[in-house]
Amino acid sequence: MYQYKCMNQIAQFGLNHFTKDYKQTENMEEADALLVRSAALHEVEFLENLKAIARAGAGVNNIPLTKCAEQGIVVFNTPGANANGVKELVLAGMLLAARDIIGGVNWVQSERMNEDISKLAEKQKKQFAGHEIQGKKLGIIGLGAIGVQVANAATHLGMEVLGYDPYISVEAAWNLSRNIRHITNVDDIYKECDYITIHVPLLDSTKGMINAEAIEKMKDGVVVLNYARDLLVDEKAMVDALKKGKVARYMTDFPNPVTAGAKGVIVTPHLGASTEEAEENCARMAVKEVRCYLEHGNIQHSVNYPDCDMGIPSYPARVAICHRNVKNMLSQFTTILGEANYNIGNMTNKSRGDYAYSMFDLESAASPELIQKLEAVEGVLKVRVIC
Ligand SMILES: NC(=O)c1ccc[n+]([C@@H]2O[C@H](COP(=O)([O-])OP(=O)(O)OC[C@H]3O[C@@H](n4cnc5c(N)ncnc54)[C@H](O)[C@@H]3O)[C@@H](O)[C@H]2O)c1
Ligand SMILES: O=C(O)CC[C@@H](O)C(=O)O
Repeated sequence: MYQYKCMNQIAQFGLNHFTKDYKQTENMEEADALLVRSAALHEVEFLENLKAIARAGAGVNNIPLTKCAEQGIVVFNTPGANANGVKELVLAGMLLAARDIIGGVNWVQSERMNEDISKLAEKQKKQFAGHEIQGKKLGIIGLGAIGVQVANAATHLGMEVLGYDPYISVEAAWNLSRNIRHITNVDDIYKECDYITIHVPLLDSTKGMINAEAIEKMKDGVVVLNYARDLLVDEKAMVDALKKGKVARYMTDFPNPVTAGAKGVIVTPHLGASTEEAEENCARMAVKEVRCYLEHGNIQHSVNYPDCDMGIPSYPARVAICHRNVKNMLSQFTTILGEANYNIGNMTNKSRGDYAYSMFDLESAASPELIQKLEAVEGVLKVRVIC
């Protein structure tokens, strides 16, 4: 029996993909896996039994990835599973910025008791008028799962789209419409675009990337959209730029004391992934990843360990080892196995940055003594007997 703990509400549709061999627990000590959305896990103490954390979503800045790797806890996310939900909100954001739709709706609400509201509306509506997005230039920073979908959809709305992503994946490049102009210097986006939207992960290298200097390079009256993470933007500089009229609107999905109520800012309460479809997609993918790892030792869509797949176990035993990516680990493991008289039927070793993962299919059951010897190797972080 495996046990999992939900650190946020996770769509039941996804949880239904756990079999009867799984039980939900509230007790951290019992949990083999955690399922999480945006809950911050940086201060959470992870206990010995914990093997996996699945983020039902894309951003993993709420999870201490290195601390998890050091404890042999594999962290997963669900790439692309909520991208369409975010894309639709970004499109809504551009349309809400193009005309003062929210101002107009609020005006109607405030005049709702006025008998002459229809006549008055015809006089007043000019204050809420705006422009069309067709024919405008949209700059997209980050062409991953979301950026690509926004780019392709915007071309269908008649926008001219410029895309910047120095690390674009082959898959994303394949999915990108040929109508997108490929930009290699982000300054060209700042200089040319009427709308700029950012879709990069929050990392040390991206934190504050939209700062006063970047804003200064932008066109007067630009609309900036941030449905990625608030810390990507220096929001004090953004509010200053709104006050000066340099930026026409800042559309963001992240309310905080700087953005909430600031003039020219339209804030949604982190709604990007809050659609039934996105929540279900993310939950289902997260459950699948956890099951695959707990039941077979296979890793798919990890963000702190390498992906690794040896299929469904077909030997009497499978042993999986999370370890540091340092010299000589594999030879130490095979020596221990050989000296203990184990024949290896199949094996794999993959690395990612400072961490690595090895799996061995053995022709006889793994004894507790064998596991102790493997655990004692310097650099080993966790050893699991899968079967
Ligand atoms: N508002 C929401 O509810 C919501 C929902 C999903 C994702 N997000 C946020 O959006 C981010 C992007 O999501 P995604 O699914 O598209 O992720 P993704 O990993 O598919 O794409 C991110 C892209 O950013 C690119 N990138 C990284 N650094 C860059 C840089 N300095 N300049 C330009 N490009 C850079 C990467 O190469 C990658 O292609 C997530 O990390 C998350 O923070 C928010
Ligand atoms: O779970 C959510 O509601 C938000 C998810 C989103 O921020 C993400 O990074 O995928």
